[in-house]
Amino acid sequence: MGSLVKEGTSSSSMTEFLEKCGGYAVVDGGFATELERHGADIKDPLWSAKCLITSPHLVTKVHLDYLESGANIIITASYQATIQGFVAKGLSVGEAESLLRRSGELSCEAREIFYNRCNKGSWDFDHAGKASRRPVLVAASVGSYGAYLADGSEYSGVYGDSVSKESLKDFHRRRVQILAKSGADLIAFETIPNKLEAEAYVDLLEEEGIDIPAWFAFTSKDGVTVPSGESIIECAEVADSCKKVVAIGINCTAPRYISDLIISLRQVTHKPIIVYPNSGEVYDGLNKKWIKSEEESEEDFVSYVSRWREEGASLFGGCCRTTPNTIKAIAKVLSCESSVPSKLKFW
Ligand code: MET
Ligand SMILES: [Zn+2]
Repeated sequence: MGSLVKEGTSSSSMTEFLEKCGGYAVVDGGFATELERHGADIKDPLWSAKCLITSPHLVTKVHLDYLESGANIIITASYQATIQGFVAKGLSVGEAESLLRRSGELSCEAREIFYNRCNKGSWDFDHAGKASRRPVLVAASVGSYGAYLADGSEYSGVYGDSVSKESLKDFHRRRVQILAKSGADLIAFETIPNKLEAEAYVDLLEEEGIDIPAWFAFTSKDGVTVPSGESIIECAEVADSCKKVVAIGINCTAPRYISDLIISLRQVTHKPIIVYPNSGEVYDGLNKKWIKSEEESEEDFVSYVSRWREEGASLFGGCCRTTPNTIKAIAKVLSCESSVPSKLKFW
C-alpha cells in the first residue's frame, strides 16, 4: 500500500493520503528509545542503526507494535545509519549500503506481516460500518549530520566553519539515493537543526532525481528558532520552496513548544504540517541519558493533540521516549474527534 505519487511529486500526493486516512494521519512514536525499552544496548555511535546489525527482529517488533497501536506511517531504523558510520565500525561500503536498504525492507516486511495478520486493527471502519485496509506508508529516516557525529550536535545545530552546504550534500548523497530505492514511500528528514542542512537536502532532492517525496522535520528548543538560532520561519521557507517536500513540521521537541511552532509554519506554507514531539525530557548527549522533565507528562502530551489539529497540523506522532501507548492515545483522541465535524481537518 505504498502509494505516494512518484516523479513530479507535489504536496497533493500527501493530501490524497490524508484524505484516505480520514483527514489526518497517525505517525509512529520513539523508535530508538523503544528499542532500548526492549533491552537493546544502543549506547553506540550508530545508536538505533546498531540493531540493523545485531537485532533486526527487534526492529520488526517495534514497527509491528506501532502498527498495532494505530500508526499510518512507520519510520525506518536508518536515523543514524550512514555509510561513514558503518565503515567506521569496520564494515565494507557494500555491507553498509545493504544495511541501509535493509532498513527500508524491514519496515515494508512489517507492514506486510501486519496486513497478513488480518486482525481487526488493520481495518478501518467508516461511519456506515464499511471496512477498508488501513493505509500505511513507510518513511525512510535520514538523521542530520549532527546525529552521525553522535556528540549531541543535532541539538546545537553548530557544525563549525569547515562544514559547507556542499560537504553536507556529499555526506548525505549516497545514503539518500539508496534509501529512495529501499522500498520506502517517502523520505523523512528528521531533527534538522539548521538552515544549511535543509538547503543541502533540497539540493539533493532536486539534483539527484530522487523519485519519492519527502518531509522535513525541524527541531526547536524554544518554540521560535531551530537549535542554530535561525528562525523556524526561514527554515520552513526553504522546505516550502521544494516541490518534492510534501509535509513540513517539527520532531523531537518538547510538546509545550509545538503550538507556537505550528502557528509560525502556517504563516509560510500551505503544505500539510507534521508534528511528532518527544516526551518533553531532555537528552544529555555527553552521558547519553534522558533527564525527566517536571513540566510534562504523557497525559499532557495527548491532551495537546486536539489543539495542534485546530491550529492546522494533520500528521501526529511521537519522538524520543514516547511509546506505543502514546500512539494509541493519539489515535484514540483523533478518531473520537473525527466523529464530530471539525472546522479544520487538513490543508
Ligand atoms: C533524535 S530523534 C530520533 C528520531 C527517530 N525516528 C527515532 O525515533 O528514533
Ligand atoms: Zn527524537
